[in-house]
Amino acid sequence: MTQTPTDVRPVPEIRKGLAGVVVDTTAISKVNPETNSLLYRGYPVQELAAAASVEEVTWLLWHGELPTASQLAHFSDQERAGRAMPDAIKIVIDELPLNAHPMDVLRTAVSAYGALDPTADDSSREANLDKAVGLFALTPGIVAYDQRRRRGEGLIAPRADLDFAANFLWMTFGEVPDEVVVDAFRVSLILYAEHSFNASTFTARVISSTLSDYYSAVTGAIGALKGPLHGGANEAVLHTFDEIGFGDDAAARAEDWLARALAERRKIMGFGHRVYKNGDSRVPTMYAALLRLIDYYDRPDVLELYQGLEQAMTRRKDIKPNLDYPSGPAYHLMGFDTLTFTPIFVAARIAGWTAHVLEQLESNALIRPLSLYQGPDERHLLARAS
Ligand SMILES: CC(=O)SCCNC(=O)CCNC(=O)[C@H](O)C(C)(C)COP(=O)(O)OP(=O)(O)OC[C@H]1O[C@@H](n2cnc3c(N)ncnc32)[C@H](O)[C@@H]1OP(=O)(O)O
Ligand SMILES: O=C([O-])CC(=O)C(=O)O
Repeated sequence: MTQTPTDVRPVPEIRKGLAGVVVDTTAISKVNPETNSLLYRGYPVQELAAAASVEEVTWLLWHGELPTASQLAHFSDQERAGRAMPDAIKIVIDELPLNAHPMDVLRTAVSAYGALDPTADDSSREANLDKAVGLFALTPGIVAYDQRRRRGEGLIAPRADLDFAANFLWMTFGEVPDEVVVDAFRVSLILYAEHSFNASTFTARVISSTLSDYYSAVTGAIGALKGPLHGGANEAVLHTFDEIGFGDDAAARAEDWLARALAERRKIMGFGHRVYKNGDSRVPTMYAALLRLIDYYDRPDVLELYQGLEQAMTRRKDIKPNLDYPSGPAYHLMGFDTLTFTPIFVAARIAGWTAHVLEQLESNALIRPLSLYQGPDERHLLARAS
């Protein structure tokens, strides 16, 4: 057989999963695995988690600077005005079965909300920011209502006297918990808000790169976040804890459970990370918040299980926890259903997704990589006939 010029071309290097591939620049966040640090627009995330509100961090991610007092007041007014659930969205949610996964409900509600927006296809920066404020304001209500309806409870109206984090809890539980709980929740939302070119953010950027609309980008990102290798891991951590079981001797049972799970070649949810190989920069801050919750709810058994599995994982695989590991039990202690954990992640990550959609559109290039064909050689239908 004669060799065509293509046969002698060097085989291109393939990086499965785009691991280690730098595809673009960003000014939104810097994930630094060498120093185990994470900066949002230059600010260490730990400093923001200690002193900023979710609204301030969201503004920072979208605009590049922290808001002035009047910018924050204006943004908060807009956000508080957009919290109530439109009737049309409630009707869509009510049509969905109670056993639909909350991520599917949220994805459907966001898509429906986009279809109801007559300006959906206006992708100017101003229009996209307006849409982002609307979705950021509405999402907690969708997440809260979906959990409530599964519990046989009704929709709760938002409270304009509460900030984003406290109102989220109010709309979910019909009461505002003590400050220690609200604060742990606020910390988790800030830590979840942004993480550079992770799979869901990259999905949003791919969709935006075709000049599709903002809601399509967020709807696609929700789909990407659902998977247990990404955001779905916070839910999966609680499934693991339930399999092991809370209560006495949790550490010993965690050790046995891990030995079996690894023998079955299972991935242990809440451990490992594509970028951080020596620990997730956000875990110490979320772990500290979890410790405060464990103390507040008087649940030392949760700590024993948490530490038992982490220590066993260190001994056997030397793989460190990611943010989903402390967040899962934190949301469990707060009283959220396990299935609600990943939708909470969505409510926080809308901040980051939006910032990336805006950045992508500022200097857009269609995202379209190549592949190396390995299917059959060229063949022809005529060969079948003869
Ligand atoms: C907020 C977030 O989205 S953070 C991520 C949340 N996801 C999870 O917690 C799911 C569990 N973790 C994982 O599946 C992985 O660590 C990922 C997907 C996060 C990262 O994966 P990658 O960067 O592709 O790492 P990769 O899969 O190559 O792992 C390297 C080795 O460590 C092992 N490993 C990595 N994470 C885990 C884990 N959680 N449990 C068991 N083994 C693991 C892999 O099996 C692989 O071993 P091998 O070389 O013997 O095959
Ligand atoms: O960065 C990633 O690959 C996953 C992610 O979104 C995060 O850790 O917050």
